[in-house]
Amino acid sequence: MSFLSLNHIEHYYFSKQGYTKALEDISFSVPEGSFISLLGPSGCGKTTLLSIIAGILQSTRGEITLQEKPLSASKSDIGYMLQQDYLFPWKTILDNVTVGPKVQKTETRALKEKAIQMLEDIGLSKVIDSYPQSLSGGMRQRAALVRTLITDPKLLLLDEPFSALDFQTKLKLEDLVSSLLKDFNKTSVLVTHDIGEAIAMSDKIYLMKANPGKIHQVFEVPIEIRNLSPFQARKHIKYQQLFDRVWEELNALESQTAIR
Ligand SMILES: Nc1ncnc2c1ncn2[C@@H]1O[C@H](COP(=O)(O)OP(=O)(O)OP(=O)(O)O)[C@@H](O)[C@H]1O
Repeated sequence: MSFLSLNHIEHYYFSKQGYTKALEDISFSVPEGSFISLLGPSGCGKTTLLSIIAGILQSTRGEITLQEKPLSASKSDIGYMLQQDYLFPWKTILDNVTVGPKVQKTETRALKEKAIQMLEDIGLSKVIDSYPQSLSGGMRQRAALVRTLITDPKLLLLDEPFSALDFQTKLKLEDLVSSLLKDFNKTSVLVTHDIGEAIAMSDKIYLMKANPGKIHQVFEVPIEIRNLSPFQARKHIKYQQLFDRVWEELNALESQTAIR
């Protein structure tokens, strides 16, 4: 059974000046518990596609199913991790991570205890009652991750969640996120500009091309890399080989985009 399924997704943006065909005939399936990345040159439609999967944008054509049901029936099963953490500055870290259940009036004592446990597990025990502005960028993103996972979403959408962090923090967070998602058997879709990150974290990479946005090539990440943490994966010879292949393809696509 396919967990997430995209069937012939097509999307147009209309304006007074005319229209842009942003996506053309995108179809793929994501098995439960797997991690895929969308990679591609600027303007190839990564954000548009992620917004459609998130249910924020309605595609012009095609359909998406989550566990065989139309996506519209499953919006609450989707969690997000974005480049900006969107933590509320006036709320403590604990209140920030439980804000979703609180708003939905589903917060229980057990859920609060789970939040505290998760914050402790992720190394934030000392800042549970602190406010976001006293935390580093990496700590804030860890809190944002707990906020995302606390509601136990079936599908996680990650939109460049590490791109605003310094390189060392980014590597540490990649490891942490990857191990947590594996532990919880989450299904995830990552949008990234970073080839290394895509290889180190994914089972499969969908390389997109622009004008109109479509899937250009699919790269399977070798099993030897998938069994390693992202940090360890980066040292593997197969990582370097795949990096070179993806780099060449992406470079070719970017020069095509630049010529237009
Ligand atoms: N609101 C909009 N109205 C009109 N055209 C849009 C809109 N949003 C995106 N587009 C166009 O749709 C195409 C895909 O854009 P999208 O932002 O999805 O690409 P992207 O791959 O996420 O780009 P980037 O990597 O630069 O963020 C581009 O040609 C873009 O100009």
